Amino acid sequence: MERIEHRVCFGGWQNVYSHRSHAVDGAMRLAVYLPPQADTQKVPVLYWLSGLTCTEQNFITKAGAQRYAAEHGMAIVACDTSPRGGNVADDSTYDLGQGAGFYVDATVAPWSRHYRMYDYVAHELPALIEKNFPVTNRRAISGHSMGGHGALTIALKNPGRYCSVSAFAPIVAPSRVPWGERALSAYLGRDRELWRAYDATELVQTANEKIPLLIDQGDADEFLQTQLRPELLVTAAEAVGHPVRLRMRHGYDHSYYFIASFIGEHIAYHAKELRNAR
Ligand SMILES: N[C@@H](CCC(=O)N[C@@H](CSC=O)C(=O)NCC(=O)O)C(=O)O
Repeated sequence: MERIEHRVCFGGWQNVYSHRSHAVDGAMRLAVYLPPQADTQKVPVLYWLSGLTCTEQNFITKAGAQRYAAEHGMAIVACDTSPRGGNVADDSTYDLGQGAGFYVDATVAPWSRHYRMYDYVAHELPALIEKNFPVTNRRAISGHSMGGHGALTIALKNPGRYCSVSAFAPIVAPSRVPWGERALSAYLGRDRELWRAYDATELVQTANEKIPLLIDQGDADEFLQTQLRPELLVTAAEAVGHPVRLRMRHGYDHSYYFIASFIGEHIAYHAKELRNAR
């Protein structure tokens, strides 16, 4: 891993690395915040997944999460949203290709060559982080929009791997909204049966671990009715007795101003769950 940024932040370190990923078969950038407590002990980790158009920079420069991570003694890992580079397939629109990996393992060419963000986040990243940093194997996962979809699906697909999961304005039913339909048909093909493996509203119906789902959603979010539709997940979860908490936040839109307003509450939630995990 090559360190390309190194800054003191709330008594800890905000670092950015470039590393070669086996999963995506190319270079990836990765932001790692280490709180001051990591100087003397191992700390748990929150994995953050960003949304469409983001890099590893959006969350670390806009959310203000480091202050709370330092308070609670938690590392935060924020990765990029897709493989990148001149040899990596792309599309001219913002919701497909580079910056829009959707946290799936693509099976259809040309995407299948590098777009393996599910494998990267669920497997490669925790192994890499736990080998190279002073962290425990207690993990939490969260994300925004496309990244909220990633956090929910990766937690639901990997029982026991995460102590807690939360999401800001997540895409909860990608099989039923335009952003998701476009990405899943490109990356996985037109057989909708195959999409179920990456759809939180489908996965929750058969999840054998009832990990509680915490969701914050702004009611002035411009994508609420068309792309996000959190009520679909709430209905599906309640039907099978899966714990879900949807908090509607009056007046908030889809931006990082919304995330910055509530990230402290999410980090406190994860810190408590990580502490209580056996
Ligand atoms: N219309 C925008 C769409 C991009 C956008 O809003 N991206 C969001 C995530 S949306 C779902 O995944 C985001 O986080 N943007 C980065 C930021 O710093 O705000 C466009 O055309 O770009």
